[in-house]
Amino acid sequence: IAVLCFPEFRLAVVQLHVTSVKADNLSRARGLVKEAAGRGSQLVLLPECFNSPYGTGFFSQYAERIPGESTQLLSETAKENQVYLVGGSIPEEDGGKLYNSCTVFGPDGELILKHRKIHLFDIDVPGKIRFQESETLTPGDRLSTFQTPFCKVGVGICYDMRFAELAQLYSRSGCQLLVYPGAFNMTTGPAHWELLQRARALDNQLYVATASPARDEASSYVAWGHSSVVNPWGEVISKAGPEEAVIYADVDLQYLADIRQQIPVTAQRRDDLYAVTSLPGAAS
Ligand SMILES: O=C(O)CCC(=O)C(=O)O
Repeated sequence: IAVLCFPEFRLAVVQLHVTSVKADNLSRARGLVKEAAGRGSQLVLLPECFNSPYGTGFFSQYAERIPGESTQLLSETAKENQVYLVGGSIPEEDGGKLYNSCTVFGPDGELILKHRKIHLFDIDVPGKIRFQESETLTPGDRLSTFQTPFCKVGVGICYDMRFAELAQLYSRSGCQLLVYPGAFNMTTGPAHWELLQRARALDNQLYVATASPARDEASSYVAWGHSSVVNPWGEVISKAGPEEAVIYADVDLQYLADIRQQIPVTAQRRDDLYAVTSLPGAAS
């Protein structure tokens, strides 16, 4: 029996310019995914809150059930272009509660995963930024991974990236790529956005990809932009500026295996001294 092996595949990140017009966000997302697929991408990533402006005042107005208008479009777009589509996130309404939810569709258009952001973005940096997602959102309670013919992928949304344990659990479950749709801001963006991605990639010796909305100085929440892909050596191999763009990276799983062999921290971990474990009910 021939064993199919895909040591390399192309990833695209769509840094969409998100506006207050949902239909416009959806149609431009569709067009940019098509562009990415046309350039050979097999997995495409959209930003956090790609169908709605980001802000607690917008979530209920733009929220949808899943399935709904936006996820129907994602399903069709994945199928039309024969790609794995990580649909950024949308405000989801379910049972009277709101979630920040990422859906993933396969090349056949089937929904293969829904990740509800598990760490809500509640911070207060005096004089800079106060944001309380928990004023309107409910956190998810499950870890989220999915399989592709290329590799296993772990999913987090934005603030989820600050939690090293989540990335470590994904890595230990066999993920070789972590994707984080995110919308950092003009305070934490320059300080932490790239550092966190490189940290998660280096800690776990895997690829990390992030997708931000493009920066819009006129919006109430100004996203940092700079969607990126980082390799298992901790290097940024692809990075957008602040404006709308599609960026590309070739994920090389042989390179990942080489790094893990050269610096074998995984095998050197002292499991007899410490452990990071998920608890019953948390697994995807
Ligand atoms: O962690 C941060 O600094 C930003 C997080 C964020 O914007 C989010 O979770 O949506």
